[in-house]
Amino acid sequence: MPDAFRLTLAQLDPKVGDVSGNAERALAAWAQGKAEGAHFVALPEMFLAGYQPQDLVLKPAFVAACARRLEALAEATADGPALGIGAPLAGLERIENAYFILSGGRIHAHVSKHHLPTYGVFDEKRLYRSADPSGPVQIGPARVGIPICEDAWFPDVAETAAESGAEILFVPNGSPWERGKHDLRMNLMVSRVVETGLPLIYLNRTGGQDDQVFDGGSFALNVHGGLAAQLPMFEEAVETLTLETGPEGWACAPGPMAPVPDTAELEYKAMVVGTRDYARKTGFSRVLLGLSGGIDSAIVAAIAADAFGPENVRCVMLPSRYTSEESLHDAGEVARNLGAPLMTIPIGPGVDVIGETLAPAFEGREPDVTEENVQSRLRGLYLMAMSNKFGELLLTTGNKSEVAVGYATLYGDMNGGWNPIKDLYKTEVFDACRWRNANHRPWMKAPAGEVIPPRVIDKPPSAELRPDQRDDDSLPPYPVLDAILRMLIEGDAAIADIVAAGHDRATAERVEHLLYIAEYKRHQSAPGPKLGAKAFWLDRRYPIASSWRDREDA
Ligand SMILES: Nc1ncnc2c1ncn2[C@@H]1O[C@H](COP(=O)(O)OP(=O)(O)OC[C@H]2O[C@@H]([n+]3cccc(C(=O)O)c3)[C@H](O)[C@@H]2O)[C@@H](O)[C@H]1O
Ligand SMILES: Nc1ncnc2c1ncn2[C@@H]1O[C@H](COP(=O)(O)OP(=O)(O)OP(=O)(O)O)[C@@H](O)[C@H]1O
Ligand SMILES: NC(=O)CC[C@H](N)C(=O)O
Repeated sequence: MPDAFRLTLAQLDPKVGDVSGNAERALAAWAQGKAEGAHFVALPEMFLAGYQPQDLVLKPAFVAACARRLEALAEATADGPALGIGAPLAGLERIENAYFILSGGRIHAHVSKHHLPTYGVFDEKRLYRSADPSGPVQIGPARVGIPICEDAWFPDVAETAAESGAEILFVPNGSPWERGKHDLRMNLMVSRVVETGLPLIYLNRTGGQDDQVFDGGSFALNVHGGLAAQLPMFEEAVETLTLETGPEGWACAPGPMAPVPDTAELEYKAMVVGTRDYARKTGFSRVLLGLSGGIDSAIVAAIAADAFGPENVRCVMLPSRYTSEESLHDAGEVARNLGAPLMTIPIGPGVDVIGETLAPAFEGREPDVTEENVQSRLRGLYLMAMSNKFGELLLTTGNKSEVAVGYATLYGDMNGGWNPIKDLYKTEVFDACRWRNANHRPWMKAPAGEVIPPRVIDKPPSAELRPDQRDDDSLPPYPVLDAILRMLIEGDAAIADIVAAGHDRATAERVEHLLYIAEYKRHQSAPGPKLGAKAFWLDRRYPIASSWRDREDA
């Protein structure tokens, strides 16, 4: 009879700061693992604190609360499998990002992270001390090497564990999703397996935390890189895997094989999960938005209806004298298709009163963008009044192209607590609408079918703040704008590179200017889910007052 090592993977969603709640979730997973005969029940990186805790771990009271809970968890799990859980470890001078193995009523062992990610959304060198790579920990019948997340992105920590006798690699993670991330992780983990000749179990958390959306997607790899188990993407799961000894050491028996959807589906799900969890974790179960009949508010309404159920999404049409019949009709159709309630609040009377009130002050001045912005601001005011009165979270609807160039009114349509499409370029908004119209999944709470009418997708985008206004009066056509923005933002390209790619120099320089000048707006903008490698906020940190422009004479 070969030896067996039973490992329960708790792919769960912790809440940052909810130390007692996270401990309860860990205990419930441990009880399930115990009932399933596990030797080891494992939770992800920093699960007890919630990930990322950011500067919370610099508060001694928070770290002490984690330590107390850890002791209590050790006592509560004395009689059964070992429990693995990530938590901060108070050191002599600096804390460590640690992973604890609780067994027999005490802290049996811990390992601390060596490679501290300090790029993109991560800032771990600012928070933690880097520990030396550790040897394996004996857990039940197996010696387990434990590289923590970033530690498994380089060969050295896994190599140290293997050289000092590890038989299995177990990698607890707090790895946020972005496009292409699943393949990237899989390739890196296969490299660790090939280098060490050991099987590897990868465990990641799920759920949204501010701008970051964690996809879970945990998996098991056998030696030679064969996939033995795949847990679902963006869903919680608690699964017990069995490893058995054989001629090549431990091997994971075939486990669950959840499908890994394509990028279009993962992207839409990240927006739904990020929106749902941001609201839930900040105390909202209902949301509202201004529904204009345009494409941006339509996709936001669909995401919200899929996240909260259409009955919990208040859509508000706020027509002005420039609002077309078509927009009124299209807004109605979107709300009807989704099954969401729609109300109408005309802004005309308020705009007139504001105009009359400001008339003496503005005497001798021609109407300009000021009057356009008053309309957007009045909508923002009415929507925030609704949010206050009904306790509904206001969703703001600016796509990444608009957020990039500041094509939105401060304290107007920028009002709102969360922006589901903040990291989706306008050209990607079209794709997301078409994808949602053609696809439906059980996790979507709104109806299937063509919820966004083709006319909403096909008409030329307009802010309708003056007669016959079109976005491309003020901005380059979106395919051109997005191509230049992608080169500037995701590609960090020089103007010369953009020109070499075939774009007009003056247009490239103007877009670059708009991007830099809009930094002040982004600093006052709502958060939204990160979908790509360079989401605005933590991935890209630029000065507000800055004169840099990429010119030949700079
Ligand atoms: N560096 C800085 N730091 C802090 N504050 C700064 C600032 N520079 C200007 N400001 C302030 O910001 C003000 C200008 O910003 P803001 O009032 O927003 O106005 P502004 O950016 O001039 O105009 C808004 C633009 O967005 C367009 N828009 C509006 C609404 C919806 C849509 C859409 O299609 O979705 C498009 C609209 O057509 C117009 O082109 C200044 O008057 C000043 O008060
Ligand atoms: N008539 C309106 N009724 C309700 N909300 C509106 C109205 N006009 C604008 N808004 C709100 O302000 C946001 C900015 O809309 P605007 O029409 O100015 O530009 P947009 O970026 O093209 O958005 P959309 O594609 O949703 O129209 C809208 O997404 C919507 O939330
Ligand atoms: N928690 C971490 O160490 C995260 C960094 C890691 N490279 C990831 O994104 O997967």
